[in-house]
Amino acid sequence: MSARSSSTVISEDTISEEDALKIKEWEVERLQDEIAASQGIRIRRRPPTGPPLHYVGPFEFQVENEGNTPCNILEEIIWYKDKEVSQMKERTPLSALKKAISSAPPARDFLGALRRSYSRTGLPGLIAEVKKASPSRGVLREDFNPVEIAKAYEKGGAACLSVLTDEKYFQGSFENLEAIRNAGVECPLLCKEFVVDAWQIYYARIKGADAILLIAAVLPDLDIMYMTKICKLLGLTALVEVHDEREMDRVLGIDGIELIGINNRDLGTFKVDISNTKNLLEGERGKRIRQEGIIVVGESGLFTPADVAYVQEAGVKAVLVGESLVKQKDPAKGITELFGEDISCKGPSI
Ligand SMILES: O=P(O)(O)OC[C@@H](O)[C@@H](O)c1c[nH]c2ccccc12
Repeated sequence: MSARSSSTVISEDTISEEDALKIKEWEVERLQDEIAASQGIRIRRRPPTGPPLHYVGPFEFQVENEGNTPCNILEEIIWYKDKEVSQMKERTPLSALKKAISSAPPARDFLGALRRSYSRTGLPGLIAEVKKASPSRGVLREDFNPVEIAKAYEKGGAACLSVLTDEKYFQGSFENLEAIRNAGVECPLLCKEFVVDAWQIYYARIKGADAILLIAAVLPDLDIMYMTKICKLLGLTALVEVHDEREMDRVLGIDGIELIGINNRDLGTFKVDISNTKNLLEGERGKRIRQEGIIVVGESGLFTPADVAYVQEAGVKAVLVGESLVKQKDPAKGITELFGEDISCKGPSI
């Protein structure tokens, strides 16, 4: 904390318009943080800047470095993403994206593909993830060819694919998403991003996404509502990800949610526990999900047919799998091993 005394006494009329705007912005940010905190969200969207200099009157106190260190890896990722997106928005404003959207390839039916796969195989529809690295596991595959991996997944019977687009922490890219889309892969594609701004949804659509991830640990209810509406408008499926009871209850309180992912990994601590899927689907919550026809995806930490059977038993109709498949020399065979049977269209159907 630093304190500097100012020789001038700040009165209303010495505050410039620019300062007044900064003060307003700061107040709005604080209000947003308060709303998020009231919903149990611990992740702050950006590092706290402290009050603008002139806010505090004759003695200028500015908080430095207080709370300016991210509380965990998810918060670190979100703060970086916030800066990254601001820069991208400066280069390509939303108005330009809106114009480009009419020439984007039409969106494919992500939910339909999951449902069809489930009824064809009797097993959870597979969303296979094109994932080179992660902050918790490091590089998963050195010889990483996203298009080859995507084609192998499709051949092995994946219903949909998930493509990580975050560069800094997951070594993914939007080029990968575009390349997979342009290589003739027919599975609908999930853009696996850390969405903090609706701008990213338009951008993902232009790059060929059919679905996008929205993380409840990051986004307050109003943002989820607003962003799922934008997704519908653009023909994208929103996969809304939760990790605990509180997030699940918040998301179940929002109208129009069709697809919920239960992440078995805590994005703050990296701890993985597949019984999380079971716990969140028990009792009233599970009943409500069934009544409303919401499809649930079991996400992360699935390695064996027993893991898949366990989350299916808990009530999921889809699974999202990265590590255990991407590490296989032949990811198509990896799918057969993961399910304990050949789920490709050529395989024995039940
Ligand atoms: O590699 P795994 O353990 O099979 O997990 C895949 C996927 O669930 C995981 O990558 C994931 C789930 N939610 C996320 C949010 C952001 C980044 C990554 C993720």
